[in-house]
This record gives sequence, structure tokens and C-alpha cells, in this order.
Amino acid sequence: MIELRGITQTYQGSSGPVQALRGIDLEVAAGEVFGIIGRSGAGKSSLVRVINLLNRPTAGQVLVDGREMTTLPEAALRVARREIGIVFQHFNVLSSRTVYDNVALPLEIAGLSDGEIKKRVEPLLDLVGLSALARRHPSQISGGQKQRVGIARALANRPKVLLSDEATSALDPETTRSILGLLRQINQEFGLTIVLITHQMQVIKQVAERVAVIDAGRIVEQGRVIDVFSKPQHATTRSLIEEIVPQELPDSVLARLRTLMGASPAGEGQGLRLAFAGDGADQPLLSELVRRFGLDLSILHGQIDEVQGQPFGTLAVFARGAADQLQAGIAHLRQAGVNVQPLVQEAAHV
Ligand SMILES: Nc1ncnc2c1ncn2[C@@H]1O[C@H](COP(=O)(O)OP(=O)(O)OP(=O)(O)O)[C@@H](O)[C@H]1O
Repeated sequence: MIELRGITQTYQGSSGPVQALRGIDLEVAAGEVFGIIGRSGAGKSSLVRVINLLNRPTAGQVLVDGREMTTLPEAALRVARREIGIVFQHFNVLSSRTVYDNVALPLEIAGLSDGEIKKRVEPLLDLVGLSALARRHPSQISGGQKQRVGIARALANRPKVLLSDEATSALDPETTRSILGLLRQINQEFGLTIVLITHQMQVIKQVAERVAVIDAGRIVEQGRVIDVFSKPQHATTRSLIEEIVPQELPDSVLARLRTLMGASPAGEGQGLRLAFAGDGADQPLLSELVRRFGLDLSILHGQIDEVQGQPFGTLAVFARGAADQLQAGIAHLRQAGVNVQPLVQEAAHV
């Protein structure tokens, strides 16, 4: 649906050229929810402006639905832009217009009659849950409701792609969840392709199917969200994931680990970090360790979450038992796809 080939964007800064995008290649398939994540300054805004055709890239091609956009003349570009709806961080609703009139605006610009506009706006307000608030002004609704207006307005021209540019960054976690849920619903009901640009891993975790990580103007990693989360390759990806699944153990847990280690004979007790991701994570692995290998397990710390309906997270445990059984138990976990790391260094740091 969207294909970016070798996109570069160079700005003329006050102290020389700034290379904001350095050869971006990306493919977003029709009907998918694709996330692009990066830290401040990574090039996200520059990329948004290229995808929604507000900026022509310095080099490279943008194809939407197979059509090359970068070479279109201005007038054709304005029409093509209607195929890409966009939702902004600060909602960009017009305060002088009612909720209804905000959603109607792009249709007025496109020249539809009042009757046609009504036929489109009413179901959209229904979809985003704002029918009862149609006559209110933006000052009379909440931030989450404003973003719902933004989403309905973005859908008014029946775009093929919805671009979400930090759409939930100004919202609290609960409202973020409800807006992301709405985007997911729209994706599933209408098969609309959604591209989410964000700096929040939480957003990627909640709705994206695939993700690309942008860093210093380059895509440094991309793939299925569960794969990228479970085996991050790049330092930036790892630090972004750290925000949702912290790897560092609290001092109190480390102290407990040290006590348990001190109380076990050499080789018969081991602190372990178990990282679960995707398939196999829901097997009764811990009870197997107890039953089959006769191990005693103390759970020290843990955070198991869900990514695309699959368990994801880490568990820190202290396992005690005969040395050979301990090693056999660890091998069993690894065979089941659990990433097992000994907590040796962590314990030493207490
Ligand atoms: N118009 C411009 N002129 C010169 N440099 C620019 C311009 N716009 C962006 N840049 C630079 O390009 C780089 C990428 O900026 P961009 O705004 O795309 O990043 P971002 O990931 O969106 O950051 P943020 O999340 O902070 O908005 C930065 O180094 C920025 O300073």
C-alpha cells in the first residue's frame, strides 16, 4: 500500500545541511497496522511529512497504492493527499466549529452537498462515539473526545491510509488505550491501512502488527512486533523496550537473591532471568520444573505482559535443587523457547 524507496531528506540548517532522513526503505502492506518508533530528533516528523506528501523528499520515491507520488504536479498531489487521512498530536480541531462541522470540513472543501455531507458525517460520529456531542464546541469536550473528532475528520474523505502522528502523546494512559482501541476497530472493520508514528513503545505494543525503529534518519530494525520485542537487535530498540519491560531488578530483589544464594550449597541454587515471548510461553513450564526436575522455585520479580495476544515479559526466579537437575531444568526451559540468563552479575552487584 505504501512503499518508500531510498528516501533522503536534507534541510539547509543555519550551520550547514542537516540530513534528517538517510535512505529509508519501508513497505506497509494494505490493511496492516504499522508502527514507526523513534526518539526525539530521529526523523519521525520528517518522515510523516514525506508520507503525507507535505514535503517532497530530497531523493527517493513514495508509492501509495502503486502510484509514484513524488513526481505528481501540485494539483494532482492535492487530490492524492485525500487518500491519506492524518491524525495529529494536538488534535488540530477548529475551536469556532462544532464537533459536526469539524468532521464536515474536509467534505465542504471537497465540494460535497449538505445532504451528502450529512450522510457521511453522521455514521462517522456514530463510529467514534460522539453522536450525542455533535453540537458541542471543542472547548466543551475532553482531549480524548477531541481526538475522536480528529479521527472522524481524518476518515471523512474515505482515505486508503490513516496516518497517526503521535496521536496519543498528549493523552493519559487510559484515554490512550481507548483511542488505540478505536484505531484497531477501524482497521478491522474497514480494512484501513494504519501507520502510527510514535515515541511510545506502549503504543506499538498495544496495536501495531509490525514495527520499524528509526534512529538518526535510518531504519535500524523492523519486523513483527513480537519478534522485535523478544529479540531486539539494536541498542535503541533495547532501550525503548526497557521502558515497558524494565530489565533492571530493584535493590530489594537483589538483596533477596543474594540471601538465597548464600543459603544454598555451591551449584545447587541459581538465580535465573526467564524471558518469555510468544509461542510456548503459556506452557506449564514452572510446574514442570518442580515436578520433573524436583526443583524448588522462589519467584523474585516479574512482569508478564501481552503483545498481540501473546505472552511477553520476564520473570526472575531463584531455583534450588541437585546440580544436575538444575542444569537439566534450564536446558528444558531453553528447549521450550524460553531465553534463560543466570543472574550472577546482578547478585554480585548488591
Ligand atoms: N526545517 C528544518 N531545518 C533544519 N533542520 C531540521 C528541520 N526540520 C528538522 N530538522 C532536523 O532534522 C532532524 C530530524 O528532525 P525531526 O523533526 O524529523 O525528528 P523527530 O523524530 O520528529 O523529533 P521530535 O520527536 O522531537 O519531533 C533533527 O536533527 C532536526 O533538528
